[in-house]
Amino acid sequence: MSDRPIIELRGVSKRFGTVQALHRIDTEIREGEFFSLLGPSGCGKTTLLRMIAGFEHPTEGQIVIDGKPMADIPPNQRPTNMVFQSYAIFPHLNVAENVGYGLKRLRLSRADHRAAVETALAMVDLAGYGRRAAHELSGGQRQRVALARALVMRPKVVLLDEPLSALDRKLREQMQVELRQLQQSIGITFILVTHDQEEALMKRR
Ligand SMILES: Nc1ncnc2c1ncn2[C@@H]1O[C@H](COP(=O)(O)OP(=O)(O)OP(=O)(O)O)[C@@H](O)[C@H]1O
Repeated sequence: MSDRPIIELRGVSKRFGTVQALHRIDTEIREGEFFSLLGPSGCGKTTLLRMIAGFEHPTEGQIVIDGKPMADIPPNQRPTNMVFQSYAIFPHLNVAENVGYGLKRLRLSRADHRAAVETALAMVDLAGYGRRAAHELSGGQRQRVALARALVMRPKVVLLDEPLSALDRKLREQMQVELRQLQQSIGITFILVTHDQEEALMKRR
């Protein structure tokens, strides 16, 4: 982990009508950090994550990503990528098609596209699974496909909104460790939203 901030929140507030979802948040998230947003339901975790993703805009304050104000970064150049709460993988596509889905808009050559998908699958320990149908995967494998789909875009920051909530307890505990190990080996900043204290505090192994 470096000392360089990759995300800076400067006095960030968000109001939805009369609801003050967030009030003057100031924090820095460093490059390579595993940053957990922990808190009870309704405290504004998802709202903050969605603002870092650029899906929502602060009512007040500023978000700086990799030294640039968010407002100055065109949406298709944001160095963030989100892994959604549900698996959000397409059951009618195979693993490689799922992982390569977002890449299509970059119009890479066939060889580059294939190589990028293979690299992302290898990062999540699913090398060789490209031709598997998505519905043939276990819960943990689906979760890793969802992560590979974010990683294939080579983001500087991966945003995870309760990524493990759909898994049963045993698998969730196993994936908590796996996620941490993956983040360590890949070295990209992860920002994770959770209401589970254990998940937020998961130890390095
Ligand atoms: N689009 C919206 N319009 C109006 N109010 C909203 C909107 N999105 C969120 N809120 C309100 O903002 C507050 C924070 O919501 P948010 O979803 O960020 O909480 P959370 O901490 O992620 O909760 P949970 O753990 O239940 O997902 C809540 O009071 C919520 O009702």
